[in-house]
Amino acid sequence: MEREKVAIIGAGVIGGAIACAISDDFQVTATRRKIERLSPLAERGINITSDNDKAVSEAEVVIISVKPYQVIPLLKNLSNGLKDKLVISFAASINLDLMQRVIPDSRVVRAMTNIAVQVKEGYTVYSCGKNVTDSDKNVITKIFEDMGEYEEVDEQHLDVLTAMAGSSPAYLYTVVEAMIYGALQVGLPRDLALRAAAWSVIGASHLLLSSGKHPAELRDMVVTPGGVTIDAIYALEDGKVRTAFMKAIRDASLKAQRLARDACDEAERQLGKEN
Ligand SMILES: NC(=O)C1=CN([C@@H]2O[C@H](COP(=O)(O)OP(=O)(O)OC[C@H]3O[C@@H](n4cnc5c(N)ncnc54)[C@H](OP(=O)(O)O)[C@@H]3O)[C@@H](O)[C@H]2O)C=CC1
Ligand SMILES: O=C(O)[C@@H]1CCC=N1
Repeated sequence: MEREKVAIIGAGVIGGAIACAISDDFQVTATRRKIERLSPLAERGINITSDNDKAVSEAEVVIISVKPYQVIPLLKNLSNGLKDKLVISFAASINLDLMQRVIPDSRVVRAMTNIAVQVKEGYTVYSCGKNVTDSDKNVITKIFEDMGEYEEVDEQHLDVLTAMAGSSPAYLYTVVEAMIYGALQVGLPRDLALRAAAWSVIGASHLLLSSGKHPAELRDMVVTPGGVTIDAIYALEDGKVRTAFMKAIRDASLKAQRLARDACDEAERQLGKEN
C-alpha cells in the first residue's frame, strides 16, 4: 500500500524528531532553509528540500514545526498550496482560531509534544479544528501513535500542557543532573549515578501510571521510618522544592498564554493592514 505523504516544514529539533519517528509508516519530506543541516535525515531515507511550496504541493498532510512567531507569516505564504490539506501545527501558543483565519480552506490541528519523540516515547496532546474529518482523525492518530502516547484534549488546556508536557523533559533533566551531582559529591561513579537516576525516573513513572495511586501515597511507601529517604525528603522540603516546581509550571503556563496573546495581537495588526 502507498504510504501517505507528509511534509514537515521546519525540521529542526522537534520537526526532525517527528520526521524520524514516522518515517517507517509515512513518506516524509522535511524542509528547512539551512538544508545542509538536514543530511542526518537524508541518511535515514527521508526526502529533504528547502522548497516549502514543492514539499507542500506533493503532500497530503503538512506538519508545521517552525518557531511560534514564524507560523502565521509561513501559513500566509503557503496558503494557496495548503488549500484542502490537513495541517498539524506543533507550535506553542498559536491557537486554532488564528491559524484557521489565515488558512480557512485547510483542516487544522494544534498539537503539543515533547523531545522524547526522538525515542518514540513522546506524549502528544492535540485539538482539532471544526472541519477536521473522521478520516483525518485516523491519519492523525497513526502519526501520533508513531511518536509515543497521545490524547485529544480541549484546546483551552494546551497552553498549560505546553508547560507540563512540552517543557517537562527540561525540568526532569535539571532534577536528574542535580541528583547526579549529589551522588558525585559522595563519590559514586558518574555513569552509575546517571543510570541510577534515569532508571529510577522511568520505573517511578511506570508505577505511577499503572498503580493508579496518588504520588503522595507512593512516596510514603518509600519512606521507611527512621530510614534513609526521609533525610532526603527533609532536605528537599527545606529547599522549598515543591514551591519551586509549582512556580515553574505556573510561570511557564503564563508565558505560553502571554505568547498566545502577543501572537493574536500581531496577527490582528497584520490582517488589519491588509484590509
Ligand atoms: N523543542 C521542543 O522540545 C518542542 C518544540 N515545540 C515547538 O516546535 C517548534 C520548533 O521548535 P524547535 O524544534 O525547538 O526549534 P528549532 O529552531 O530547532 O526548529 C525550527 C526550525 O524551523 C526552520 N525554519 C524556520 N523558518 C523556516 C521556513 N521559512 N521554512 C522552513 N523551515 C524554517 C529552522 O531552520 P532554518 O533556520 O534552517 O530554516 C529550524 O530548524 C516551536 O514552535 C516550538 O514551540 C513543540 C514541542 C516540543
Ligand atoms: O520552550 C518552548 O517554547 C518549546 C515548547 C515546549 C518545549 N519547547
